[in-house]
Amino acid sequence: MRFSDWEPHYTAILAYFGFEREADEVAARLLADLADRDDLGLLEALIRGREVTVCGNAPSLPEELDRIEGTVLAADAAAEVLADHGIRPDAVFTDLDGATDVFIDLSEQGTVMVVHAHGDNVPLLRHWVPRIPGPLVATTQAAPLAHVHNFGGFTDGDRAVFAADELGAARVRIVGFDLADKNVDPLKRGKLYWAGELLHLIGYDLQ
Ligand SMILES: Nc1ncnc2c1ncn2[C@@H]1O[C@H](COP(=O)(O)OP(=O)(O)OP(=O)(O)O)[C@@H](O)[C@H]1O
Ligand SMILES: Nc1nc2c(c(=O)[nH]1)N=C(CO)CN2
Repeated sequence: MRFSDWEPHYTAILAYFGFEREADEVAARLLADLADRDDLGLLEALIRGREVTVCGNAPSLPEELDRIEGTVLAADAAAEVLADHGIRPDAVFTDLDGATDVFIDLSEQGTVMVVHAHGDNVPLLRHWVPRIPGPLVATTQAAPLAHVHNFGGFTDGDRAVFAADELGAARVRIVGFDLADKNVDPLKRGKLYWAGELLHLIGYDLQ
């Protein structure tokens, strides 16, 4: 998605949550400095023309593992659920708030870390990005920079779907998403609401 098409949705999200655009921009510039490589070509090779499954981290994920096929994109802590069940995701889309040393293990095995900068994860970027040993792709929700991409999308899960679309997946299957989950705090409920809106925008209706 072109940034000019994404920007109205981004502006609405900023207003809804009271997030600061300038803080997102500062985080994106920091990530540009911290990330000394851009493995977008590798991510695209995993996705273009392929069946892709995006795994969200809803409580239902463990019961849906048999629906996974093709290239596996994990949203944040869903990566750990997959790893616990012997599935190594091909890429992890993460703003790092679910990061653990499991991410480092996966990275050592070749999983692409698609790390997202925003105004509320600067300490996490500083902590984790220098420790990631393997392939790395940097993303922002603000205006893209030379090696900091914006495929559109907001939460880790819907951003993975936007990226799969943008990078030419033949088909995208979505598992481990429960956007009506009541067992989440109000902030998370708002994020899941936006995930649903944005997925609808690009043709995925989950309920
Ligand atoms: N019921 C759900 N609970 C949590 N995540 C869900 C759910 N349904 C779908 N998801 C997707 O799974 C992703 C990863 O979930 P995780 O619990 O790791 O959230 P998170 O790191 O807090 O995510 P985010 O920071 O994007 O809100 C979410 O970003 C969301 O897109
Ligand atoms: N500024 C800001 N941006 C975000 C945030 C957040 O908490 N703050 N959370 C996201 C997905 O959870 C995505 N983007």
